[in-house]
Amino acid sequence: MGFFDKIKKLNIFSGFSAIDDDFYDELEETLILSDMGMDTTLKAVEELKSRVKGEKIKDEEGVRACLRRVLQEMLAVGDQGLKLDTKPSVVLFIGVNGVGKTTTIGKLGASLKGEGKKVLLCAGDTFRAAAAEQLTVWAQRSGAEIVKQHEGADPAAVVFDAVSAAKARNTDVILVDTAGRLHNKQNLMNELNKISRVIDRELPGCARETLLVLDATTGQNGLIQAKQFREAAGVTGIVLTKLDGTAKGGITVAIANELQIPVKYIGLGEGVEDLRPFDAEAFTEALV
Ligand SMILES: Nc1nc2c(ncn2[C@@H]2O[C@H](COP(=O)(O)OP(=O)(O)OP(=O)(O)O)[C@@H](O)[C@H]2O)c(=O)[nH]1
Repeated sequence: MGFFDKIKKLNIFSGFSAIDDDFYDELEETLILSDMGMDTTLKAVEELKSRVKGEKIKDEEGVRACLRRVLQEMLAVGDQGLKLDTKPSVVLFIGVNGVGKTTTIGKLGASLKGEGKKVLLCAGDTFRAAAAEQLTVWAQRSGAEIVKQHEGADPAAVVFDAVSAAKARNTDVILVDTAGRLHNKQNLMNELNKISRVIDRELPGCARETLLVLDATTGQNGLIQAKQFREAAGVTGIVLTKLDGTAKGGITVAIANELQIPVKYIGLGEGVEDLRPFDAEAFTEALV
């Protein structure tokens, strides 16, 4: 069953009989169960109540449409597309172990290749030898090029190599895998700052995104992680992976509302086709 079918099964309006306190209580409970989190749920339900009253909405369809609008507005916190308008442009990926960074880079690389772009993968996660190997497999699969060094190399040095290669080869987009770990916030900041300095120096004014990859199945823990990352790195967008493994799509709204960072992509499986640009309208249609 696909993610959208799963969240439809949440059946948010199953207990609907009238617009009364019981209805709002049940709605609150369902939204919290969908991983929307307490703060975001209360905010959404308060807003819904006030609009239902103000707009004199009386029927179920009207309430549904109103809730969809409320959630869509909460999801609209910035540019949902990727800014890749310089040649080359750079996308950095950060996130804790196992959330799906490498897989996401592979999928996005393949999709950009499909748009006719020249893509270079940069194996900046030098902490784990297997990370570069895994990225090499994705490069072969997607037809992207790859720049890597030995295990333990300085990630900023790998980025320098990747930028030089991109300039020489007329590359459109560099996708940088990073170790991006949070063992220690200072280490992460130092690593990312060093990478940023290389990019600033070698590619002044280039379009740059920093995407934080989060595993949707970790729910509210993912949100806590995200807050720490947001403090350590200038995150421009979220990729929410493994949504195929959960019906708890409410986490998407919690992330947008609490972090004020747009969800740009969602991961719906392990295959190369399973990365989708996040579509707030389709999402709220399915949820409500
Ligand atoms: N079901 C599902 N699995 C996914 C998705 N994205 C990634 N995975 C799987 O999650 C696992 C971890 O993915 P990786 O890409 O290796 O994660 P990573 O963040 O690069 O991990 P490290 O290299 O250890 O930092 C792999 O088995 C992936 O196939 C997704 O959207 N859905």
